[in-house]
Amino acid sequence: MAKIELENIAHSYRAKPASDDDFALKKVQTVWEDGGAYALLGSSGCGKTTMLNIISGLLTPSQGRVLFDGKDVTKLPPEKRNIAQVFQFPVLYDTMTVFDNLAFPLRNRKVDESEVRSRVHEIAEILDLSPYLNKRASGLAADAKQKISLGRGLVRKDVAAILFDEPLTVIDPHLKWQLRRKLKEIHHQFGLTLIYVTHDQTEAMTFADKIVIMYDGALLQIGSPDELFEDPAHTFVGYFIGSPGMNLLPCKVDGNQAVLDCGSIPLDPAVAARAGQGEFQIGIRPLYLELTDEPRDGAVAGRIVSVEFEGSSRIVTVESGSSKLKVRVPEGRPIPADSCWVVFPPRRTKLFRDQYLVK
Ligand SMILES: Nc1ncnc2c1ncn2[C@@H]1O[C@H](COP(=O)(O)OP(=O)(O)OP(=O)(O)O)[C@@H](O)[C@H]1O
Repeated sequence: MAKIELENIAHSYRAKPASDDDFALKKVQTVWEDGGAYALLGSSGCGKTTMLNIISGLLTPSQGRVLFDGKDVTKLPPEKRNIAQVFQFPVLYDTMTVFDNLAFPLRNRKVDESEVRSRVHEIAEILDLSPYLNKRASGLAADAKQKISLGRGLVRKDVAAILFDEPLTVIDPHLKWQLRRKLKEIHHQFGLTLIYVTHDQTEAMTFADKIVIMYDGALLQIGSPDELFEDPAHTFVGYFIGSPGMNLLPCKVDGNQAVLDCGSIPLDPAVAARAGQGEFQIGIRPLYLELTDEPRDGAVAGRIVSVEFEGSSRIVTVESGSSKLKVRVPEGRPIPADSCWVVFPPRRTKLFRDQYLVK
């Protein structure tokens, strides 16, 4: 297993990049701890696959160094890096049996045949592939094929990390959770460094200890699901994580108050003191807003425009000034009929300056 460091990595697919916009990946500096389970999350085109391919060696970065346990591997090809990669579509030898597919990476490295046999049986058992070992890979369903791809990575004892690029895309929804659970089990059992690319936040949250949020070629934040929910470092993280995402409203800061176009609300004084200069927004999770039918100090007036049921709570949309606020109201709490007041608890109200959280 390995600790993986990206040292000032940047990548452009253009031969002569002229500006920052020409870079698919912009100055990334990060460490992936040995044995960590990471999800790389971000919308389409933000650079996730580029980053993964730089780690695996499929791509040489335009700038910077890749270090595995302190050793510079930037120029090494994938086969010299002891990395296993599982792609969106299973990469298998269709005409070979499942056994031979699993054995391939070991035989390729001239591992003794008795060791090959014992290792293949061990991995097949873990992945529930034992009944299929003598079958041809071509006849199997997509989830079994994807397990074989994974198994080909796991059979090698020297594998440093396993990289997954949206591996569940071709899997039926009802089988996805089984495979995800299997991945978690394997992570615990083997203590492998796992990096998993997805644009699905539920998948990221159930799989990873740490989620890495990418946006427009930059790495915005690394944190546990809880940290990303409670303290998003950037408005994109606030909006992208959570369903519905964080409410974000432009404001000015005046003393300890955020001045919105629908009224003023109190800020945490310690945060207000660090506001500085720039364009401000406040952000608050739908879960933390409160609705009342009576005016209150520090609350803003609004009008309820819709109520949607979501599990045991309701998502209420409130129009206030030029903004539409989403409020999550737990079961049993009353919802005002039409006009209402929206309360912003200061402890839960985040202030962003030029899109970044004021801490
Ligand atoms: N081989 C390539 N040549 C030129 N540009 C590329 C190439 N591969 C990716 N790009 C561009 O680099 C940027 C990042 O792409 P990348 O595939 O890394 O993003 P992604 O986050 O993995 O996207 P997706 O979720 O859609 O797979 C995009 O603008 C993409 O168009």
